[in-house]
Amino acid sequence: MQKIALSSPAGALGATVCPPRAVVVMGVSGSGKSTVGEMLARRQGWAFVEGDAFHSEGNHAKMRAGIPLTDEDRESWLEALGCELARHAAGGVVLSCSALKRAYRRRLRAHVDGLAFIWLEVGRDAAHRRVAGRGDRHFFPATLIDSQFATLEPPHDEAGLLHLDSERPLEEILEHAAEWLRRNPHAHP
Ligand SMILES: Nc1ncnc2c1ncn2[C@@H]1O[C@H](COP(=O)(O)OP(=O)(O)OP(=O)(O)O)[C@@H](O)[C@H]1O
Ligand SMILES: O=C(O)[C@H](O)[C@@H](O)[C@H](O)[C@H](O)CO
Repeated sequence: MQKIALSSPAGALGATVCPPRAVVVMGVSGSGKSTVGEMLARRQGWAFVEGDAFHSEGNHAKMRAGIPLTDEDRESWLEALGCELARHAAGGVVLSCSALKRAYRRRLRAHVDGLAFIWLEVGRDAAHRRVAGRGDRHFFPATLIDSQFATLEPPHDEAGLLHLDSERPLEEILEHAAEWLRRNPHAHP
């Protein structure tokens, strides 16, 4: 596993802490990960990695059929995403990834020190409305929304986290995210 450090340890040799250059936009389906992630990457001039593009054909088929993924289904997917983060981190990268469980986030963090997470929290009704509104344009069915909420372990007390209300206007979300990345308020390991 390739692991790279993004930040200098605070205080070491009097070095200043660099802003994180790798961030995961996380949340349940319909929270706006892809939309916000892509726009944020463009704004930062960073690479954008669409997590859904790394699901196996088997995972896609399961979701399309309305069957929730298991921990096992997500294992190699998360590993591939961790490698993508590490590959792009030097130049800056935004990844859109549900990252629903604490263990999944730990797995991604293992690839990049100081990895930041932006959690887009969305209400169940809004998630349903948004996903149903995408219709056949997207493989993920609205019937899976409840399982996404059942699986989500909210990252409240985790390091390097920005928690945003996904039902605010996109421009406001982007503004907050960019400002947070600039200030780097969280403690790096
Ligand atoms: N802040 C927002 N305000 C209004 N609509 C939004 C907002 N964020 C996202 N949307 C809309 O919600 C829908 C779902 O967004 P998006 O596909 O980015 O979510 P997602 O979390 O990536 O979902 P999935 O994981 O299922 O791919 C899209 O139609 C998008 O335009
Ligand atoms: O962990 C998961 O269950 C999956 O990543 C889902 O979140 C979907 O891929 C996504 O929501 C559809 O775009």
